[in-house]
Amino acid sequence: MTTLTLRTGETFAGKGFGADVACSGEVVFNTGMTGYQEMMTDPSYAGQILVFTYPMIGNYGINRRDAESIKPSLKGVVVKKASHRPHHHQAMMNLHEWLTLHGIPGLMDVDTRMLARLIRERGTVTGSFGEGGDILTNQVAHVASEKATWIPGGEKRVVLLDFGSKKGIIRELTRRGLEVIVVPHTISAREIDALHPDGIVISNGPGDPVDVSHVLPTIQTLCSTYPTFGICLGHQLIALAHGAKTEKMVFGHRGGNHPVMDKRKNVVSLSSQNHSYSVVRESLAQTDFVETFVNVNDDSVEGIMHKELPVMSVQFHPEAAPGPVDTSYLFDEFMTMMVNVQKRGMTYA
Ligand SMILES: NC(=O)CC[C@H](N)C(=O)O
Repeated sequence: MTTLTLRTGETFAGKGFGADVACSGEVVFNTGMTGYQEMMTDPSYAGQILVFTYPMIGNYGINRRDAESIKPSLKGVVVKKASHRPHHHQAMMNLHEWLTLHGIPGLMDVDTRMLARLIRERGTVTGSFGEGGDILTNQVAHVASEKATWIPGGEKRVVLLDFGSKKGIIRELTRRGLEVIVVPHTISAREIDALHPDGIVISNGPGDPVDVSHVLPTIQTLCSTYPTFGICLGHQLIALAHGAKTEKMVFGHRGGNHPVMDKRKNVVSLSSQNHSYSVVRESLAQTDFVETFVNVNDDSVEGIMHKELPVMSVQFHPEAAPGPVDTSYLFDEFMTMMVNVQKRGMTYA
């Protein structure tokens, strides 16, 4: 018997599986029905304990293709039922084996929907299971790359400022024939200039965006020089770099069916999401940004765009992985931004 204990005192007894180690972290829940491998390898979960509300996890196993990063950076997983006998032709191992391999503990036989309801009512809390385990701080430093990586491609070159990027973002860029240079988030704007990019993408990443405030001057310079597209943490950082504010949400958005309205088109799309923070609408008033997307469920800000410069960002995940691909058109918009700037001969900056 292993027990998940929340900082607020509630306990959830279950059975340990995966690695036999203790863990502590922020307890968050994802409501997606599929895509557990992508979720567990999304670097934005670094330091968190992930609760799956879908009742059976592991039924199609772990495969070679679905990882969003090389190794998981979350602290632990909590499931209702873990499938130990996956059934899929691509399955290489089961959930228990994979968690054990990566030193991550799991807890099963927990009423994860009850746990999710509690988190929804009380707000996100930290928790732990097993004896000991530290809460991770400075999460970006644990998952962001320290060296640049060059992914050769076509004519246009994108520099991806990496705070713990998902593979899906790189895939969507290379799929459009772009050359991608992934750079550490600590790089200077001058060093990026030396790479002669056609556009900049600012990645997703874990933790509070305010924790990486040291990059804001670089982001501001990049936005005033190149077509720029920010995703999730990247969106929050673009907002902060221009004087807007972010705040922690009560329990965040994690799942594959979050409806977002594109206010420019009056069209609602379903989106993949994984975040705890959001941009404060009122704080946008003093910036040169307008709101482009809004969450249909809770009215939170889901996207912004600069009034003049080719700079846009979204809180959700247009690269999906896991989740619906309905908003992948945003990568095409980013391509158009880069083409238009070249046509105009980089008249701004
Ligand atoms: N997926 C992300 O990039 C998450 C952004 C940020 N860490 C948040 O939780 O809000």
